[in-house]
Amino acid sequence: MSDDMLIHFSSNSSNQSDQSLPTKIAKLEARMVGKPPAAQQQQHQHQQHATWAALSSTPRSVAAAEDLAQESSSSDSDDDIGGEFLIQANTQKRQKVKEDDNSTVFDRVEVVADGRQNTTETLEAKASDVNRKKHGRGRGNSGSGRGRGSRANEQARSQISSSTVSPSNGQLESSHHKDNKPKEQFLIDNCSSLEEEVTSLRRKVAALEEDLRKSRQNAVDYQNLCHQLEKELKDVKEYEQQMKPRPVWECGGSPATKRTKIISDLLISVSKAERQEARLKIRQESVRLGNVGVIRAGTVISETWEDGQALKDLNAHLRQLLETKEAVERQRKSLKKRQPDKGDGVDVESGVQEEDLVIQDEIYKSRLASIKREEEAILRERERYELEKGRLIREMKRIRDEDGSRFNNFQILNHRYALLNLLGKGGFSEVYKAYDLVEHRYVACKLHGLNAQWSEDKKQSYIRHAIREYNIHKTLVHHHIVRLWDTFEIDQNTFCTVLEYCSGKDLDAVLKATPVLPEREARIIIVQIFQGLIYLNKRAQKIIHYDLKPGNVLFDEFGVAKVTDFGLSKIVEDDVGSQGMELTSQGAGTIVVKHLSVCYVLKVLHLFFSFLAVVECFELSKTPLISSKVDVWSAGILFYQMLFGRRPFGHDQTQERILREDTIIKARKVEFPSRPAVSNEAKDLIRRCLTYNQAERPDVLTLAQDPYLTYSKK
Ligand SMILES: Nc1ncnc2c1ncn2[C@@H]1O[C@H](COP(=O)(O)OP(=O)(O)OP(=O)(O)O)[C@@H](O)[C@H]1O
Repeated sequence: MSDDMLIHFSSNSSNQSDQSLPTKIAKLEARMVGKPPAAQQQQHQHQQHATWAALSSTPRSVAAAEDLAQESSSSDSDDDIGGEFLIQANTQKRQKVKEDDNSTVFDRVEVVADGRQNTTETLEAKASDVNRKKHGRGRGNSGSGRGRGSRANEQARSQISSSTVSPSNGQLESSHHKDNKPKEQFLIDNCSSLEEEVTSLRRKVAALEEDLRKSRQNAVDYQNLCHQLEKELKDVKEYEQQMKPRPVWECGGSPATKRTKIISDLLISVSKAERQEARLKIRQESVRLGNVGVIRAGTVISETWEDGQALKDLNAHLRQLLETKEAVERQRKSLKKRQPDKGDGVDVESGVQEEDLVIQDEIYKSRLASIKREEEAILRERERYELEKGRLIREMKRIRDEDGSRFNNFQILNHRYALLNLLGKGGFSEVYKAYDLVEHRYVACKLHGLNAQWSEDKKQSYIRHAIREYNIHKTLVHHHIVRLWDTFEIDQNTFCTVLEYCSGKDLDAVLKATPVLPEREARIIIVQIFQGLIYLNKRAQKIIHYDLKPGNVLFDEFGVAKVTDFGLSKIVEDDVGSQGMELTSQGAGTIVVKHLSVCYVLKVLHLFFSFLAVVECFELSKTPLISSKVDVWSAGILFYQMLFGRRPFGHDQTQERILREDTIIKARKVEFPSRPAVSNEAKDLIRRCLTYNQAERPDVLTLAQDPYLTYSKK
């Protein structure tokens, strides 16, 4: 017994010892039903395979070759153990090997079809491969398996090497193939069809490459989109996190955090009650004073103001008085016609005495006088109603703005500032009353929204402008200047500045409610404004406010006036001459405006026409030189308006008319109305502030010496 056989036995016995008995029984049964002996069967199969292999496709041919090798070795084994004990097991193995190897051979044949491989060699290698596998499986990893197994391999190899592979269709062709064509012709045909196939394959490869390129491009695009969406998601999450209510006490339950929660809840309840009350009041007042109605003209729908019942009643009363007045006057006229001749003192027709006529006339006169008084009282009342109406309209606007605000939900910003009710809305910002949960004080949170539709340039310009403002403002610590406590970003398009809260009205609201202030009150306000301006001009780095107007003077609960809004302010350069620096030399004012929206430009234009209507800024022929004298001019206009209820130049004029008529350029001399009576000292101060010639106009520190501003005892 050869080594091979020994190994074979041992492997079979080890692998199949458990199955040997049923297998034997199966074989005995087969013999009993008269099946040919296994050896004959195998030989018959062998012959069939060989014939078929020569005609069939390559995978099958190779499989047949492998079968051959397999069968050779199997039959060896069977013979050696004197029967067909391993037929079933070996058939299973063979099938497995076939399955494994068919695909590999198929691949190989495809490669050969590309004309890149030597088929015969490949198949030989395959055959030996198959053998190796068989040895590996059947006999462990023995590398020494030769003998009958090897002989079978060689038989298979010779079988395969006598075959050729048709390169055109990947089939093996037997050298015994009976073909009528001459061999060369056959090769040429095959060659041309192979070329065609190669061309078509190349086309396919090119198309696939194009597809691949597109897919890669798509992948890159999707990746970018993905990054962008991830970034947006991150922003939204951050925003949400920031908006999350009350994280301070969510982190822990210490008494301090519980206290904070209670405070915040109380504040929110109070604010909610205030909101309700404000809305209720508006509803009640609008019945009395009026409401916004909608009118439709064709397709155009617009809002209009409709007076309330109180105003309607007043107007009706006025009309009625007018009618009565006209009737009385008519009576008086007819009475005059009935004046008796001077001679006898008796009206001939009616016999009325002259004295009666005089008395009658006196009655009419007296009636007319009382109508006039009544009329004046109604007019005063109507004026009061108009002011109330103005206040109502502002409050309606505030409530509408509050309802439309995205910050109206009592959010806590920066884990610290509990937003309460909206105080007002400016051109670019919303100001909320808020409570600082760390410092435990009320603050005003000014929320600056950048228009999401703005270009990046515009946003950057606005942010630069704002940062400049806050860098200036945060260094200012003075009783008459609103403190800036904090600034932080809320999201990409919004940031917040936290300001000292001023619970009183701003001067603009005060003047709307009471257009003329008593001189004493006006004086103390202008003195406080000057205190703030003096502070700005005594610092190492002097500042021009550049935007002094009633809306930028706030009052705290004790009536202390404070200057705010440093959005247009300018830092005075060190080397500036006595006449000031060029208006274009810093980013503020008109220069900043260049970068901002049209809305902002209009705002600044409005400013020029009202408070900053400084002559030097209107001198278009040369670059204006500005200094603290600009603020002096604005303060003069403010003081004038407080005392006389109107502005000295261009009051009630449209901006267009102010420009057209050169109102500001002609503003050489300030005129004072006769009423209300105002002290000469006050008028002098105004004259000094509104000195047309910039060189002659005193600056802030010079004006600060004016006795009217000092309250010093003489
Ligand atoms: N520190 C503050 N305390 C209390 N109320 C404030 C404070 N700052 C601003 N306000 C109020 O908030 C409202 C809006 O102020 P904001 O400064 O945004 O608007 P504005 O000055 O009218 O507009 P703009 O800045 O566009 O000129 C105003 O009614 C103002 O009185």
